[in-house]
Amino acid sequence: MPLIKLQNISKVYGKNDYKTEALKNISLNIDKGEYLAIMGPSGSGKSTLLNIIGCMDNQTSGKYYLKDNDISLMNNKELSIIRNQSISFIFQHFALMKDYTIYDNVELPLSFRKITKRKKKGLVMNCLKELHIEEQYKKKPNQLSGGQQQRAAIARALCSDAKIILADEPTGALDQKTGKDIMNILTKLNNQGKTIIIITHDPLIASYCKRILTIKDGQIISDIINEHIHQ
Ligand SMILES: Nc1ncnc2c1ncn2[C@@H]1O[C@H](COP(=O)(O)OP(=O)(O)OP(=O)(O)O)[C@@H](O)[C@H]1O
Repeated sequence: MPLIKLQNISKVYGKNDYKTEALKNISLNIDKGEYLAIMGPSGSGKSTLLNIIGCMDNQTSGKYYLKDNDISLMNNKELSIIRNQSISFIFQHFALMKDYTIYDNVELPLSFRKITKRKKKGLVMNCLKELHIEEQYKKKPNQLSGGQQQRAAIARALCSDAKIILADEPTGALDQKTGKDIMNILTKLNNQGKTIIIITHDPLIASYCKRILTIKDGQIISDIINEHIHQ
């Protein structure tokens, strides 16, 4: 069974005259360890698809299985447990808590874990070191560059130990060089076994991924293995 299995997923927003069919009968399998780009024009349904995969939104019809679990049969508590354990999001604008230090932001996913403060500190500092931002740990997000803020967001994802990383335009707010740095980090995490799914408009960003899915008008129009992976 694949890690992520979507079967005939449709998503309709609104009603009657205001109805938008954002996803139409999408079927898709994603295995553990995949590195997938989702491309497609604006409004084609990319974020809707990612939000369903991330259990942040429900499909209107169809079945979604995450690690063999039928998501539609889960209650809110079960859903939040599986989401917190399995999935980490990275966003274009980083989504760091602006009044928290970088250290506190990265520690957030550990809030509900029953581990000692000392062990938490070790984990957080290791994640910050891995992303080369340990010296920034006392600062607030707005004291960091965009690239450093995205590194902090990735450190937070690492700290959660989620096996699936979902990234919605993770380099969209960064210059090209910093965007490449971020992609090299994501590639390294994929090589370490994380399953990574990235929404991007940018073919250069998609070129880092091993598989490229293109959607248009809520439907998959191509699903290819990338023969020219960016090294
Ligand atoms: N909450 C919502 N209510 C109503 N319609 C929505 C909602 N969210 C998305 N849509 C519509 O669903 C369609 C797909 O939107 P979605 O955000 O998934 O596209 P996208 O490919 O991610 O676009 P972009 O690249 O511009 O971010 C669009 O027509 C959009 O207007």
